[in-house]
Amino acid sequence: MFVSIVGATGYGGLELIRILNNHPQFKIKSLHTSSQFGRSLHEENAHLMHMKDKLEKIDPEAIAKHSDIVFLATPSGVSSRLISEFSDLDIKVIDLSGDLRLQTPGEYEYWYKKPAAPKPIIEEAVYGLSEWNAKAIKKSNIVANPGCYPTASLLGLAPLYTEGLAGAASDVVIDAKSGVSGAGKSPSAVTHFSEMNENFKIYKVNQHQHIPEIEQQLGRWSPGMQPIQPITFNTHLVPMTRGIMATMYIKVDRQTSSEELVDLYKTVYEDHPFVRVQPLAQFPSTKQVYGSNFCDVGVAHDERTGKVTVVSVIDNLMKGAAGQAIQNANLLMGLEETAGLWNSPLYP
Ligand SMILES: NC(=O)C1=CN([C@@H]2O[C@H](COP(=O)(O)OP(=O)(O)OC[C@H]3O[C@@H](n4cnc5c(N)ncnc54)[C@H](OP(=O)(O)O)[C@@H]3O)[C@@H](O)[C@H]2O)C=CC1
Ligand SMILES: CC(=O)N[C@@H](CCC(=O)OP(=O)(O)O)C(=O)O
Repeated sequence: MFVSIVGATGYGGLELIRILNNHPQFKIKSLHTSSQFGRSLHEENAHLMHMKDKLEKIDPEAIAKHSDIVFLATPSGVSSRLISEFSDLDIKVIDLSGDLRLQTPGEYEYWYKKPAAPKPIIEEAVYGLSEWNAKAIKKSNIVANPGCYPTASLLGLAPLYTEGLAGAASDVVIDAKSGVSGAGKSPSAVTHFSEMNENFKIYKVNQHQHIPEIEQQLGRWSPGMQPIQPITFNTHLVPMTRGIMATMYIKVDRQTSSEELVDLYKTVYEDHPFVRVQPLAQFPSTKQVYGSNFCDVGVAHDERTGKVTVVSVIDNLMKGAAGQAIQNANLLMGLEETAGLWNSPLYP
């Protein structure tokens, strides 16, 4: 099966290439750029010196003729324009940006400050949280790959909602931290070395574009699919390259215990190999998932406050972007969900 990547020169695109180079079924057919066509991929990417591929222009018709799947690893605002050109063609699309995730165009325009994609395409796109939406993903033509922070947060919170411990009225606080590769390849005043090194920054306070994405999915899990009470969600930059940790606090609707919660999480995720639930009183760190598609989750109940603490970690470029995109591609094409992704994390 053949695949193409638009935005192949960015961090998400390069991570797709890394996975695809070891995938048993998918072969890279073409790599596309908006600014570097004709150049070789390795010219600016010495780690791919062994690859001979040339970067090509973005020509949706040509891509659809030779590939089964196209990954759009492009910034938000780009996919919303490109998607119309691909949607009438015979090719499956997996979009890594936020452009197709929010079901209400007005909400996208409010949070992303850009024009939304056409409504029929947004309605057709399936939210690609692989563990929770596999049935719909398998039948879809367009997958909206979840954001990095929503992936960590939602996989951590899901069992509380689906098992009835939390619902539309629950008060949720998510304190999230990310490595700098989450901001993409372009250098900026916020992310360059002397700003980031030995520093810890909060950013987009109460304004992060992932707030509506998390609320939308929690609403789908709450009884009667009611809109949920607004969440508190804040993000921090940490001086490391990869990794996200979401630490979440939620008051649950009934008496429980840490033992019960760990058992419940283990049961919910027992058939989902990429979600690993920590034993009682153990909590994950980002390094234990580095370079892998795992999401590791620890959970505890605080008897004093009645609140549950959930800690969820992922590699933002893997489970938070390219890894989950390949997991969704596997589902789309009827392959083993883990194909090409069953590598252990890089350690130490
Ligand atoms: N980094 C992360 O951890 C995560 C990223 N995402 C999302 O994935 C997408 C890609 O992110 P990331 O790889 O980090 O970003 P980068 O900035 O590293 O790369 C984006 C790529 O898009 C291409 N591009 C830029 N403008 C255009 C355009 N007008 N038309 C076509 N292509 C264009 C660029 O390549 P060129 O100039 O060669 O065309 C660039 O290499 C984004 O939407 C991001 O929000 C989602 C989850 C996690
Ligand atoms: C560290 C960092 O800057 N991270 C980015 C996440 C980018 C991303 O994943 O954006 P979309 O999901 O909206 O495509 C941010 O917080 O905006």
